[in-house]
Amino acid sequence: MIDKPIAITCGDPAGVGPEIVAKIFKEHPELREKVCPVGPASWLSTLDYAQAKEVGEPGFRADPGKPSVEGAVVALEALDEAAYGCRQGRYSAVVTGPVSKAWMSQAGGTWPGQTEFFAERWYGEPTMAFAGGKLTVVLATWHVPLMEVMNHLTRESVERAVKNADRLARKLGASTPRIGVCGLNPHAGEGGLIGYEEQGQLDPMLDVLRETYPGLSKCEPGDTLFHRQLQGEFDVIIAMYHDQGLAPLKAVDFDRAVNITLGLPFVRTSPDHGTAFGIAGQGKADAGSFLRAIELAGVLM
Ligand SMILES: N[C@H](C(=O)O)[C@H](O)COP(=O)(O)O
Repeated sequence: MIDKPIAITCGDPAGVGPEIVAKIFKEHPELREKVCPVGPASWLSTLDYAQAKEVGEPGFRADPGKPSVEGAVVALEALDEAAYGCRQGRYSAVVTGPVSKAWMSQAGGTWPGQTEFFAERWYGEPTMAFAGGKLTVVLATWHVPLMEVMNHLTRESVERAVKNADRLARKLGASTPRIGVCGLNPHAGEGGLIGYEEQGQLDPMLDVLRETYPGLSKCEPGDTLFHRQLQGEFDVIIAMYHDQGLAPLKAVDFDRAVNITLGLPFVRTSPDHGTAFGIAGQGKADAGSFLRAIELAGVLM
């Protein structure tokens, strides 16, 4: 029995999260002493887990594939319990089940994602990252409109991305992390022909950071950098914006990748898939990413 279990939130109770967790617990009884499921009583009773935390109205019962505001409220309460429980010292980390951002907003959630929720609850500046498959990717910006990306690529945010990329790569086994950085523009600006952000702002920042992180590249063309990681040239890639990093990641690692929130006082991981309401309750959902999210939370703590 470890001191503090990892909280596992149910996610949207009408999505695939609850059935995936049930499947994992059945197939991996060794997790029993390491994790604490957080969700509605009707779900917890099916898990037969001594260590569990009930949230929501006692009579709540989800209808798989049929999301509701009541279900989104339960998902929010599970997140609240997990975040608060970490701060109280009851949980060591959190693995979150998939939620619907649209339904969460109908239930009063104001965050673009769970990453921002935990940043608010744990008072920190997060970095979004993905690992667990063939690619390891850190995002310098994520839920911001493309037109505003450059405004968010400040000295502070770029340094935060580099620092967390270095930490992640070390936790995953690299002793001197080789960090590849995508340029913002096609061909990383092509020497100024296709944009000046690399020459004018980003490369000078990276030159300073390289004194602390010797394996840090300059801005490299984003269209080939992920291929170069697959060839073994880099331990981790920093993408400048959401789709630059997540399009290649989801092309090669869709069922394996784990979403990781770095830089906060506690580790939070999540499977990198959504609620999949269309197949919820049918036993079709793949449990690989969720299981890897639980395993990675243990590695990254
Ligand atoms: N940006 C992620 C993705 O596209 O996979 C995901 O939406 C993150 O959501 P959370 O902040 O809820 O982890």
